[in-house]
Amino acid sequence: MAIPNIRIPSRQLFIDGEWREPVKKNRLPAINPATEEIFGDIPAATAEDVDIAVKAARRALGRDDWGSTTGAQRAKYLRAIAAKVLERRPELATLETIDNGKPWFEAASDIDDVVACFEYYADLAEALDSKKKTEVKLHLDSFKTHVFREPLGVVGLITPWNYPLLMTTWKVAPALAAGCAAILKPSELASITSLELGEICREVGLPPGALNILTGLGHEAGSPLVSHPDVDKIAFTGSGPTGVKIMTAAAQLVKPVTLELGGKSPIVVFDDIHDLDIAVEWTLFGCFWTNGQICSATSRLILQETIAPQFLDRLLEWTKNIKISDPLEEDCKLGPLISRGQYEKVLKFISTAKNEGATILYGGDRPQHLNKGYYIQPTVITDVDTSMEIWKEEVFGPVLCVKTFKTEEEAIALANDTKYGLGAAILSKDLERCERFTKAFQSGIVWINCSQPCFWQPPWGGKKRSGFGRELGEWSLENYLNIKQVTQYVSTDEPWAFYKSPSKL
Ligand SMILES: NC(=O)c1ccc[n+]([C@@H]2O[C@H](COP(=O)([O-])OP(=O)(O)OC[C@H]3O[C@@H](n4cnc5c(N)ncnc54)[C@H](O)[C@@H]3O)[C@@H](O)[C@H]2O)c1
Ligand SMILES: C[N+](C)(C)CCCC=O
Ligand code: NA
Repeated sequence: MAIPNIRIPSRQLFIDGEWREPVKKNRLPAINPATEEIFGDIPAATAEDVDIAVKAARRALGRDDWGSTTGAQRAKYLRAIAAKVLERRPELATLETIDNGKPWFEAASDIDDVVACFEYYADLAEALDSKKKTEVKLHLDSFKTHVFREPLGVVGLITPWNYPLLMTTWKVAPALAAGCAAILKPSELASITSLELGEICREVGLPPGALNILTGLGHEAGSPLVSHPDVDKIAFTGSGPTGVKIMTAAAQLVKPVTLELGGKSPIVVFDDIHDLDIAVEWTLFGCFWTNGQICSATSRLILQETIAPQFLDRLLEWTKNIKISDPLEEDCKLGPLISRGQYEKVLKFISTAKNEGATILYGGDRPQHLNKGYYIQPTVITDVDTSMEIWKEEVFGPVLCVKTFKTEEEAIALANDTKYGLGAAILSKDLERCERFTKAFQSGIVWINCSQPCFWQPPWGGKKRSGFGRELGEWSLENYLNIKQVTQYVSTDEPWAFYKSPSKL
């Protein structure tokens, strides 16, 4: 498919079903990381806009056109959104590539996931109608108890830049399916496609206030959303330090949060892999896909000593073969990092690893053929010690560090030697061993003989410092529902007889 030439839309904040200029009229530049050029701008919301949006969301919940909808009615909106996203697929993929730097074909595949996700939550919204009220059997006949699953209320959704529209969808689709009214705050580094979702909602006639989209900086737009007293919940995906700030601020109001944070996930490779090339490719994909900016990247390769030399030789051959180019080029496999800040941060991780005694086996610098853009070569680091920063900290760039092991016990200990717990992968022909590792991995996701494939039906999320709560599947719907217990006394002609009845004169 030819990559389309497109017009860059200029939008305002999406509040109460319409485009509104921010109260303070500020805008932020949108930067293309492949060229370092400003290609557009986005509105910068502040606390004043947050307050207007929260009021619009609360009104939506009180109005019949949103607050009294059935799941089946909401499903129609979700399917209409999916259809419009699909209609605009090539254009949205191009916008995402220009804004984020990921290869165009990855962006297009993310848009396919966005469509599938809206459709999937449309199905779950419909199914919710029959599960809205369920009876809980009691041991007494004099009472009847029902459990109602109702929308949680006004929810704040704060998302990162690495999968801009997809991370937005992972939150918006279930929140709307559940019947909540939402305020989305996408990352200031890649907000363009999330703003287009506003236009799509307007076109499909989503009731005003059901979804509001506030772009802007974290401390100016995100922070007031978290501490707003009329926001019932915050669902956050982003870095650990921001997660801590959000949890701390939300705690002041006893506001529930779900946190999808970072990781330093292991990939354990045994010498009994099915095929050397297949195992090498999964190892590369696990770390270098999406320009290495994946929360679940399996960025610690834990390799059985017996195959280490031949595995690493082959891995380098494959790595040299990765095409690094402008992400709009059709066969690009590695584009630039998101920003100058991220580029400098990743180079610093590499130089610290070198200073701490590790070996840069491949890469470690910007590719020589690209003198503009935030590009870094795919990098492989060996002679790594478990005390080194490169072993312990999330890089969020195309950097793979390698450690070898002799025994299964040693491999498990190395895999779990991290404060994070998002993903973990094992490559081995021995399925009983894979089973043992599945149990032993301290993570929310396990991949066997692969790394990274993600579908919308199973749950997604981590443990330890990778956060808590689950997105995707039915689990995500639960994030946006209030469980209400309703207990009725049915033996109304029988006194309760707890107090002594006063005599009737
Ligand atoms: N676990 C997952 O599913 C998952 C998915 C994607 C990204 N991530 C993680 O996200 C990180 C990269 O994303 P990022 O750089 O956009 O993260 P970030 O924490 O810098 O920003 C995430 C979002 O939080 C907002 N924000 C920043 N400060 C805030 C504050 N004080 N209050 C409220 N909101 C605030 C930002 O504007 C942005 O919208 C990585 O650590 C990565 O692992 C995790
Ligand atoms: C599963 N995906 C598509 C890699 C998205 C993961 C979100 C974290 O970066
Ligand atoms: Na950008």
